[in-house]
Amino acid sequence: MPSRHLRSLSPPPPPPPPPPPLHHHHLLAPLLAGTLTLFLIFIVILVILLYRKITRNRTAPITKSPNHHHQQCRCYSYSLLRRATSSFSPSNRLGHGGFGSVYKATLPNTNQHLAVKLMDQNGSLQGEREFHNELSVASCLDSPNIVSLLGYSCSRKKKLILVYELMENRSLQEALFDRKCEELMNWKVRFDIVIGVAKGLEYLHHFCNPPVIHGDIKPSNILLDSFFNAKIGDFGLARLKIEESNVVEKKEGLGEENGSILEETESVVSGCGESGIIAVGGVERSPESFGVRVLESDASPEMVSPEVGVDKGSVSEAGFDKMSVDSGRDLIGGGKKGGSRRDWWWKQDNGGGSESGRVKDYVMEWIGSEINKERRPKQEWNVVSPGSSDNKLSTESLKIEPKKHKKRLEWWASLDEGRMKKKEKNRKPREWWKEEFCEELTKKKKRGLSSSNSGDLWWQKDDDLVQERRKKRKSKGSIDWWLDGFSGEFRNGRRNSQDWASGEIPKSGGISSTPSMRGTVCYIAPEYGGGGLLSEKCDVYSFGVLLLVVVSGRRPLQVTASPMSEFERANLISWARQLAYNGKLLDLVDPSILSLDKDQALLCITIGLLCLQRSPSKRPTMKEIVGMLSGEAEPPHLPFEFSPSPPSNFPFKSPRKAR
Ligand SMILES: Nc1ncnc2c1ncn2[C@@H]1O[C@H](COP(=O)(O)OP(=O)(O)OP(=O)(O)O)[C@@H](O)[C@H]1O
Repeated sequence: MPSRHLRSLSPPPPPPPPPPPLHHHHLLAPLLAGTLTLFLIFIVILVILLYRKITRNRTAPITKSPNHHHQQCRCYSYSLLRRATSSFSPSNRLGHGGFGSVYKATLPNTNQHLAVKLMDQNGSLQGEREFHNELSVASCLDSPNIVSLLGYSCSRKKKLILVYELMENRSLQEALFDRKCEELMNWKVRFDIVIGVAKGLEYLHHFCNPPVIHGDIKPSNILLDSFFNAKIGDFGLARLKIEESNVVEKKEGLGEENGSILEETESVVSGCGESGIIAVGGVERSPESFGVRVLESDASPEMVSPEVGVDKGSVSEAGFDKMSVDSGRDLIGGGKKGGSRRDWWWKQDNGGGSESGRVKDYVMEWIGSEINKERRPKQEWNVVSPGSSDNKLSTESLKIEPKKHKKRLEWWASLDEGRMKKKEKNRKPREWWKEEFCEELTKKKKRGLSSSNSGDLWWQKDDDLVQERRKKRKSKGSIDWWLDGFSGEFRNGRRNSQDWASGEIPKSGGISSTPSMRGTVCYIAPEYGGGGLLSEKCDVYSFGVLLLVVVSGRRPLQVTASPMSEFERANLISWARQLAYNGKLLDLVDPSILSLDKDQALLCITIGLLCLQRSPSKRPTMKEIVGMLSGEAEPPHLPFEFSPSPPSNFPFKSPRKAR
């Protein structure tokens, strides 16, 4: 009761304070903004994840070949490479090729030395194409006889860069002809180089799956390390070989014996997008999808190029096999896009117009420039001044009327003295060559001087096949005749800026009036020169030329000093064939070589001639060549067409016995 009383007396509890008035309109805006931001972040993350998933799926290999040990191919940032080469300073420049310069780079943190190839970007697709091709093929190769491609950079500014292991002694071309390295005067070093190149090609042809055809074997693509070990580099023109049954039909249709029932196919088609994405068959692909494994886990942040969008720590792997299978189907198997790309390549190989006309123009120009170049040094051309004994000698050996010869020599001398008339100054090399040289030789040929000069003027008869061909084409101009003298070696190529300067034979690439051509003049196999099928036997042919070059220490076409007295040796291949007819193969050997092993030298020349046979099927495989060079297989016999008369085998011993 009391408690009830007390309760009734106590004042009623105060009503709870009214909630503060809600200003909804103030909170709504930040709330909405927050939700929207969160939603946008969520969408962005989702898009990134989806993109990465798609990219990964796209680059996943269909099959993994156990034969391929994919090496690490890194994506370097442009700024790192710029720093490592001191802003691509000329003092770090190792050399210059048809598509750009190569620089020595030293990585700031590790002091690791690299060779960095900065591709020229003159708006030409060719350089870009070589970049992608090299990236897709070379990144999957792993052999002690192949230059390692360590990485690349493909920035927004479209600077395309390839990063290689540094080869301290640079190219065989430079070491042999420019720097004339003392080490190369030792026969053993030269023989080891030959074996190294042979093993590199054996690896490409027989141990790669699918096989790789290099397509441009020549001394400037053979690089030498600090111990003069040879490695094959520059896979810009390389092709993967894919088996295709329809190619057999095509080959039969052509009626051409090519030594292979397989057709190669280029692995990549060009087009590098803004973000380093490459367009293939209408689908954009990142550089790392071209058979490149981008392994960034141990890369420093600056090594990762932000432009290519590769996440640190992620590994994206693309199969060499997938790439080749994909490209093979695309290119060969029809489909609209594939078909058009195939056409594109076909056009690239065959050119649109008259091939022979353009090659002829080009060859004329090149020969003319070579001779122009050679006649500049005063000491050489003044030696053959009118009335001198040398002049007499040249006149006699060539049976040129002294009056005419004198006229020409005076003209040459006037050029040397800087008294070139305006008309002659403006005369193009081609015109010079045609007027002063080719026509003269053609006249000589017509007069049939070969009988009286059988030993000296061998170039008027060359070999029987050439003779046959000549008979078939009676109405040819002088350059045609001269080209025949080159037995098909001079059918394909383009000018390379460096080659022009160095006297090296021009190759596909660089400044060119014949943009569709591939390979290097004099090194390219005759069956491929006209836009035919590329097979391993094309590499074998080029290896044959390289063998003769290494043994003789001469360029395949060397127009030096007086072109008249040297002319019979100017074409190395024809000269080697001629020496074989006469049973004097050892005359080909470089006289400056020390400690010559004659048996090995004869072996090399004989293998070289085997490789240079016109029929690709008659040429040995690289496996057989390695066997012969290493002494594991029986030494070869000289091909019948080069046998001396009466035929006899050269008396070199088997390397097996020699050792
Ligand atoms: N990995 C390397 N290490 C050292 N020097 C190199 C390396 N790669 C290339 N070089 C040098 O750079 C020069 C140019 O090389 P590059 O491959 O660009 O052109 P090339 O093969 O001479 O000509 P092209 O590309 O037209 O065939 C070579 O001759 C060589 O001296």
